[in-house]
Parts: sequence; C-alpha cells; structure tokens
Amino acid sequence: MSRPQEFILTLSCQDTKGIVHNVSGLLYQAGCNIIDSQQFGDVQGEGATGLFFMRVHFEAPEHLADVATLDRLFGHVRGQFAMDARIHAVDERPRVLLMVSQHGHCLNDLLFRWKSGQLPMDIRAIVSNHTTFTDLAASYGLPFHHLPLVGGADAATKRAQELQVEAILEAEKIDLVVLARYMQILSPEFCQALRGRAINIHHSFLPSFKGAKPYYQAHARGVKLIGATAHYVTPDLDEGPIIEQDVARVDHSLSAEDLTAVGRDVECVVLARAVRWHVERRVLMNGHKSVVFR
Ligand SMILES: Nc1nc2c(c(=O)[nH]1)N[C@@H](CN(C=O)c1ccc(C(=O)N[C@@H](CCC(=O)O)C(=O)O)cc1)CN2
Repeated sequence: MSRPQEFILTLSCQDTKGIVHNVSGLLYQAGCNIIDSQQFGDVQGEGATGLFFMRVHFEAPEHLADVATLDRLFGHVRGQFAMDARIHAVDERPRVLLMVSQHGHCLNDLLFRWKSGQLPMDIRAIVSNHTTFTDLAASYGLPFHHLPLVGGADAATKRAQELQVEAILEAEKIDLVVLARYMQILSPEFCQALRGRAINIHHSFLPSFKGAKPYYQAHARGVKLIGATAHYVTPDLDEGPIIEQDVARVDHSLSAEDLTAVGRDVECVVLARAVRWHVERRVLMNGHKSVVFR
C-alpha cells in the first residue's frame, strides 16, 4: 500500500461558528489524517477585518490523493462558508522568477539556499535591468534575461519592459516573483498582474525610511536599530502586506556605508524566511496586512 499523500489546505472567509468543526469533520469523514492545523480569526479590536484564516496540513488516503478530487470533496463546505479555499500537494514546488538590479547579496543567498535544498521551490529564471549577475545565473544553470531600463524612464518605456517580464511569467508559468533588490518601481498594471505573488525585500524596518536610499536616511536620523522588511508588492511603494521583518543593533560610530553592510545580512535572512513561508503556503493576505502560520 503506497504512503498516504500529504496536502496543504489554506482558507479564508468571513468569521462564524463551525468552520473548524466542518473542515476537520469533513477530513475525518473522508479518512484523512490532520498532521498540523492553525487558525486565526481577525475579530477583535479596531480595524479588525472580521475574516477567519486556517491552514491544515493533512494526509489523504490513496483514492482521494489528488488536488482535483480534494477540491470536489471541499466543494460543499467551500460554498457553505463562501471560502477562498486552496489545496496544494506538499511536494508541489512553486515556479519562481527572481528579479535583481545591481546589489546581488539577496539573489546569491536565495540561489544557494535553493540549490542546497532549503527552499521547496523551482527557480526558473532571473531577470535584471543590468548585466551584473549574468555569470552567477550561468553558474546555477539558470536563464538570465537582461531587460534594461534606465533610471527615470518614462511610463511607456517602463510598461514596455514590464510586458517583456510578463511574457516570461507566462512562458515559464511562474507562481511567484521575488524582487531581490530590484530597484525599479512597478506600475499599477504590473502590480495587479502580480497581486499576492510578488515579494519585495525593502532595506529598512518599515514604516520607517521608505524609498530607494533607506540606509542614508537612517544614518541621518541617528537610529540605533536598522532592519529589513519583506512584503507583498502593491502599487503604493513599500506599503504592501508585511510578511517578515528583523533588526540589527547599530551605533553612532557607523557610517551609512557601514549600516549598508550590516543591513545586507538582515535583508538576506528576512527575504529567505518570507519566501520559504510563502512557498510552504503559510502566508495569507488579510486586507493590507498578512497572517503567517509559522
Ligand atoms: N509598485 C512597487 N514597486 C516596487 C516596490 C513596491 O513596494 N511597489 N518596491 C521596490 C523596491 N524598493 C524598495 O524596497 C524601491 C525600489 C526603487 C525605488 C526608486 O525610487 N526607483 C527609481 C529608480 C531608481 C534607479 O534606477 O536606481 C524609479 O523607479 O524611478 C524605490 C524603492 C521595487 N518596486
């Protein structure tokens, strides 16, 4: 008898009584075994969205062990609670496109973690508006697409370049785009095309120091902590739902360049965590915020 297949169910819907009971009861009745289950209702306090979120890792018996069959099994409960419910096989590896400009520390870190099996995903290609990392891509056997875009390019030129990126997303059936220090502001149209599937690493502890040069802003302010923030990309610069953040202690003796060097390591760790949690289906969007089932 073959090993039971494992799946991840994620769902969100308006909060009400009976959601966990119905979901876990359905899995039990179908002969499935829950390995891990986490849930959260955003129902308390000012600004609460009233939404309920759940992530269930479960084993399914052989006769149910495919996504289409499980989707049908969940059809009634999905409709009963008007859920946004998604089921993925645990061994399904999201297809990923990495985007970078001239700073390669996050790109290099992600590529090494992926190659050494730390990230359950399938990197398909790298896009850059510079040629700096052509050889690095080749060393990992990955296609490198150089799509130049000079700073201050007009909207039409930017959109034309973005449509070239969208063609690659289509051709490679990309599930996730990672902006690994890609220093171009994406248009609202491109952000719409990437909604919920593009993660950016911002090199500050948001909401402080938005924009292209946060370490110089931090140095000028004389902060004692610097940080990095991984967030989903939205049209409003550096305003997207935050997935992960971290900080490092600094002091008066460090120059802006020193802060940049300290920040690099924080950026790498924060982005790698955010990407891993996203591809493990642990992150759900909750309005302008996120729920992360770690
Ligand atoms: N629509 C969005 N696009 C991007 C976001 C985002 O949150 N929403 N994040 C950025 C990354 N980023 C900060 O984390 C950032 C990148 C670029 C700039 C900027 O001012 N770029 C200038 C050009 C700079 C250059 O050519 O070197 C510009 O685009 O005109 C600010 C912040 C990625 N995109």
